Amino acid sequence: MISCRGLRVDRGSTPVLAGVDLDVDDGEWLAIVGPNGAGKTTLLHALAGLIPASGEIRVGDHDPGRASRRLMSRTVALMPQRPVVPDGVTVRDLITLGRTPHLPRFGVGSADDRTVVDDLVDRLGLGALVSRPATALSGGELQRVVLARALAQQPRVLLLDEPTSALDIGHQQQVLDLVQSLRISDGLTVVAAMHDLTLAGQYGRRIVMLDGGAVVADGTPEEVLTADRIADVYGARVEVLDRPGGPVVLPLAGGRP
Ligand SMILES: Nc1ncnc2c1ncn2[C@@H]1O[C@H](COP(=O)(O)OP(=O)(O)OP(=O)(O)O)[C@@H](O)[C@H]1O
Repeated sequence: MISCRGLRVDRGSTPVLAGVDLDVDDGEWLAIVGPNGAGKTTLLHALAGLIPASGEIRVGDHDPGRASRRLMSRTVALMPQRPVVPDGVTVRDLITLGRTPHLPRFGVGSADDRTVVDDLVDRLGLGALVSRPATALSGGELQRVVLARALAQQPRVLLLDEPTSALDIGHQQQVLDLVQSLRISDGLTVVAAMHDLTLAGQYGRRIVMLDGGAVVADGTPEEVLTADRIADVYGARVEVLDRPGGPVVLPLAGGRP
């Protein structure tokens, strides 16, 4: 579903992604991890065709740098790390914006479009919020609304940029379980940048670790999430516990004086 060879993104004279090779199968959940500034958001934006990138990039049947915005929006949906919310729109309006790539040009939404939105409102427990101004939501409420907007696009590929950073532990599981169920039922391909390494390994059965714009590890959670690698790449002290659902990464506090 996704194939990149030598994907490179420069910001000024600095390479932010320096030749990334990546393949993601149809229906796979790939977790992207790596320290701040490693290039995770840049990679997702390049896959969505939002920024210029060089190298060979295919997403679905398209080159994100050349395909039309409308075509890319029917193939790929991005849940951004920092959503921009226009003034004066309700939660329902914001989610409905996700239907735009499916509407006829200059057309209005059909009953089917409303059904898609209603279903997502229901599945994400957003019923009490639909009439609220989207600018008046808490960070976690907005994160769920923005996921609903991305899912309303009914994409083949869902790119998630820190999808649970503002969510409490219950909503983290609700949101990730919903995405998992859509992956299994509809064959959705998921690429999720995540800082929580335990969640990354529980949902992504494959993890790519970036550092300094390059892939430094690619494999199963058990292969990638070792205490030594996390110490090397993140400079973090952790203990990794082997558990049936995937490795659990526990941060260890430094010694007390
Ligand atoms: N528009 C820009 N101009 C210059 N540098 C940029 C720009 N956007 C990103 N960068 C730099 O590119 C590098 C990678 O940024 P990116 O946002 O992809 O990292 P990330 O892995 O998603 O980080 P984080 O975990 O902090 O969200 C960073 O050093 C960042 O400062």
